[in-house]
Amino acid sequence: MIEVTNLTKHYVGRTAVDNLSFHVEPGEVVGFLGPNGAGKSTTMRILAGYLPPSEGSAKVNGFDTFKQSIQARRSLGYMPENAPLYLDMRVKEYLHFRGALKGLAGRDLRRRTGEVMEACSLEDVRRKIIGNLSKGFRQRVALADALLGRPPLLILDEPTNGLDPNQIKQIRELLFTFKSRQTILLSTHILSEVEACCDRILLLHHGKLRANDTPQNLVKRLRVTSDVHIELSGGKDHESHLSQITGVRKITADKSEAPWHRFTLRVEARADIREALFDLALKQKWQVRELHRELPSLEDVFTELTMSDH
Ligand SMILES: Nc1ncnc2c1ncn2[C@@H]1O[C@H](COP(=O)(O)OP(=O)(O)OP(=O)(O)O)[C@@H](O)[C@H]1O
Repeated sequence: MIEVTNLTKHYVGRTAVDNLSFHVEPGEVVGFLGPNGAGKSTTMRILAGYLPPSEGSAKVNGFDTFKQSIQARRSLGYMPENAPLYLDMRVKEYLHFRGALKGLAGRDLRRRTGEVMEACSLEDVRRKIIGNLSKGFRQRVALADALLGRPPLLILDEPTNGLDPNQIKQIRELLFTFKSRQTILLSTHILSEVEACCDRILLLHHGKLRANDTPQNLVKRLRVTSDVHIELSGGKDHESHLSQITGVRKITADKSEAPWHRFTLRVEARADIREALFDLALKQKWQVRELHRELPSLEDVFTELTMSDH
């Protein structure tokens, strides 16, 4: 559905996308991640036909987004960052107007406008002026616009940007209803959104692809350490006993209420020391009221892959 090959985009004095190659298969929901300025919006704009590449190519549904721009654009619905809308138009009027621009007409245009308003829960506000809507509703109007032409591919650039937690949840639930029906490329800074919705992650840094895998595999492959928390009472010299366990790199004493002691043990990535900890507690006659391991999260993956400058 998307084929990006050696794509490069130079702006004056800056390379925003640097020799980028990736594929998105039909039906996949792919999260496009990266720190600010990584080149996500630039790549999405090239895919949506808004910008020409400097080098390389991008194809959507088999059509080159620059050389066969009209056919490529018919295959996708694009929701740009901070979705620009005509604020003095009413919701239904706007969608009608946009549908006509996308080549819909007559009964089909009316039916499709109704369908996208229903899909995006806009029926109650269909007569409202867009400029008077909350940001969450405006994002839904932009999403409805992207859906109008029944495109097989949706390209969504930070669809939940600037929304409050309830609105984010609503948009996420909406996207979830599109899953399995639609191919989606979604850029976002909200990692829980990616974990909830995406089959695969493309992680961009300085315009280059840093990772291309499922969220689960990325977390598994991560080289960072994990933390084990234990809260215990009784005995003494806890830290020196704990440091004897194989795989423990660092011990931190956390705040706790007497007579309890709380420690965080940083351990090597693949080591699971929980059984050894349990055995130690039995041997030392410690009472234990908490013991749990905290695995690396997608946030740790993001940090590890994007903190360096290379
Ligand atoms: N029209 C432009 N002219 C010059 N430089 C630009 C232009 N658009 C983007 N850039 C620069 O290109 C780089 C990539 O920007 P881009 O907007 O693609 O990143 P992004 O990953 O989408 O970031 P964000 O998460 O902040 O939206 C940035 O350094 C940005 O300043």
